[in-house]
Amino acid sequence: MANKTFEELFEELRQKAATGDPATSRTAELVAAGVHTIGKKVVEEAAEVWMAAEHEGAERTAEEISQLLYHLQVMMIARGISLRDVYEHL
Ligand SMILES: N=c1c2ncn([C@@H]3O[C@H](COP(=O)(O)OP(=O)(O)OP(=O)(O)O)[C@@H](O)[C@H]3O)c2ncn1[C@@H]1O[C@H](COP(=O)(O)O)[C@@H](O)[C@H]1O
Repeated sequence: MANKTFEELFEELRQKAATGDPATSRTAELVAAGVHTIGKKVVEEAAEVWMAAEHEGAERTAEEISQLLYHLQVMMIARGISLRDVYEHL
């Protein structure tokens, strides 16, 4: 799996959402499906983070966290929310 920062992933996903093909890009597919579909994935991945943290090792938990962060970024893009919009609340 490629190593990238949170910011680099967001920029990649923003471009995928704008120009990607839903047939080959998961991001373009999710954004086309909409907030309801993305929201269900966010909840599913959050639950998987919880279960991994309680019952599995740190590596599995980190993997689930990466998937949750990915889906949160997809939700941000689908709603037109920037990284700065979120950082303002940190
Ligand atoms: N980081 C991710 C990433 N993390 C998670 N996922 C998606 O989330 C899924 C993991 O969730 P699940 O385990 O629930 O998988 P699933 O059961 O197949 O999901 P469903 O289709 O059933 O909803 C993976 O199969 C991927 O589809 C990701 N998809 C893409 N990326 C990165 O996003 C970038 C753009 O990807 P594309 O838009 O696909 O080109 C690339 O750098 C990718 O590495």
